[in-house]
Amino acid sequence: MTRTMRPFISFRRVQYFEWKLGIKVQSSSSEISNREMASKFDSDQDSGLHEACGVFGCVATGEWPTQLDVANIIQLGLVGLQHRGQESAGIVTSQGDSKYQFRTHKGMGYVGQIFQDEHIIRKLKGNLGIGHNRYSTAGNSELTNCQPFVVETLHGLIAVAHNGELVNANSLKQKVLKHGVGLSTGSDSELITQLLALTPPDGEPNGPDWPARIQQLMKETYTAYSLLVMYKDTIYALRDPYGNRPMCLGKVMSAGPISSENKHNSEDVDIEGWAVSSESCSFQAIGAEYYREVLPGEIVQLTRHGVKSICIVPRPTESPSAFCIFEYVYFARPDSILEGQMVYTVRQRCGKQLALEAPVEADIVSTVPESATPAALGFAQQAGIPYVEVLCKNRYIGRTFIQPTKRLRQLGVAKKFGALTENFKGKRIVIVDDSIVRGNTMGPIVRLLKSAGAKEVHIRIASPPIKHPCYMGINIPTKDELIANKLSADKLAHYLGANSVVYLTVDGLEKATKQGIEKKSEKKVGHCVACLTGEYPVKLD
Ligand SMILES: O=P(O)(O)OC[C@H]1O[C@H](OP(=O)(O)OP(=O)(O)O)[C@H](O)[C@@H]1O
Ligand SMILES: NC(=O)CC[C@H](N)C(=O)O
Ligand code: SF4
Ligand SMILES: [Mg+2]
Repeated sequence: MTRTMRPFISFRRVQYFEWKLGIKVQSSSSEISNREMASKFDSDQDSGLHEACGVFGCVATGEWPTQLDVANIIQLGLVGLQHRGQESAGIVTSQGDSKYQFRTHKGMGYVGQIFQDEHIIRKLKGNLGIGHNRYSTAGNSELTNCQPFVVETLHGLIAVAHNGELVNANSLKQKVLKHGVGLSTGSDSELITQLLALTPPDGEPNGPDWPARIQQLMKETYTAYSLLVMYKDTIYALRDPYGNRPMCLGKVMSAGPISSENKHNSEDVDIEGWAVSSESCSFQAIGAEYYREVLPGEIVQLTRHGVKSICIVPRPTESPSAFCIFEYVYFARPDSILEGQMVYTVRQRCGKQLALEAPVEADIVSTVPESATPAALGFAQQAGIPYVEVLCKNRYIGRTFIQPTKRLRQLGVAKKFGALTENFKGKRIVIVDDSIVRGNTMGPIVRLLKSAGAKEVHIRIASPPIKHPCYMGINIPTKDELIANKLSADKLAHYLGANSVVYLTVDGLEKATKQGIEKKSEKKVGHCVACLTGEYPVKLD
């Protein structure tokens, strides 16, 4: 995916915005201004939605010190999750011995850049650890807000890695401040860390009860978070009761020869460690096998003895779970398994459903590379129209901070794409994209295809119009910047110079998503579709 090619942008984006307006923004106003500034800048030249952070943890099993290269595994795991956040990354490891010291390295940029020196990984040597890739939603994109957060509690250090955004951050912030705890960043992840560090009102006569503290946190804030908490020799992995953000477990397998005899004796015999990740795609890169998903509201404990489910914290009412449907549409890597099904397959089904809902007479079906390709293939299969590539994507294009010249702006050139002219000249094209956000991508593409000889261009979007902001950890532009709030599908077709535009319906998307879910008959399995319908899974702060 070319999303992995994005440069880390937000901090520079803020600087750019300051420069553009000739102002200096105080970093103390960061929590609110970060999102606003980001969207202001984004509206100029950005496209798509922004990802949601990635967390990754690993514990070596058996006797410690381990031979397993835990720090390396976490680094590779984070590389596998790079598409979820490219602003900064960090790893915290521990030997898990009686000293319980943490080793930390964090930095701005891509995982590969931050951990490129071998001595950094050597310094991080440990038996367990957690890591994080960040795309900021609360708090500036700067080193102080990089995760994992580490704080000293009454009982020693804890490290926390967070994917999501707390819907009731303001009231939680008041609670922490009332306890006399000072916050040093605008990050809601620091807030979580400080809430966990608070000693419960009734005290803890037998030492810290971390599962109880986590359960308390989950009752105070229902969404949105998938969290890793490391304390001493243990990692706690949990998803919020609505299961808004993903998380799954993997077995780190032995690299040595696997004797079939051993395999029969015990299924755990070849396991060298346990891993936990935002997405299963990162398991393949570290020699781990997908084990299972962490359930909504579940707290899982990972130690050298294995994984153990501690409890499942229920949702407040009988409300269904609210896993982010856009993980299927765009965020997750297509080879990841979510709710028991491969993301690629769901995208294909969305394309098929779209072909049923919005058929059109055409000669070829094609994709806007890369995320839309499975949906385009699905559309082509269902419609019985050949799938042909019409665009070549420049995989090295990043966002430029230099405005194009007036001439180039007026031409509206499709900077990211080149036309595979011989594949489509004189033909009627159905061009499938997974989503339209600001509409910046599609306009230049239609112009490019038409000017290169396409007879007709019909746009089909494998998700419904995005009309509302997200408060659960995704940077969606303001309502004004979402093209679906400005133009109906027909007007959009006219504006883009296309022959037609049709979006997938919300029902169609939900149908395509639910079809492959294990236990799909269970009423409680639901999805967040708030950015499409405006109906949020919980009351917002
Ligand atoms: O309407 P817009 O605001 O222009 O955004 C929509 C586009 O952004 C995303 O693609 P992206 O450029 O992130 O690349 P990818 O498809 O290769 O992941 C998405 O897949 C759409 O193509
Ligand atoms: N995208 C995310 O999940 C961000 C996590 C957290 N809210 C932060 O800004 O650091
Ligand atoms: S509002 Fe949209 S992007 Fe945000 S969690 Fe819900 S489905 Fe996902
Ligand atoms: Mg795209």
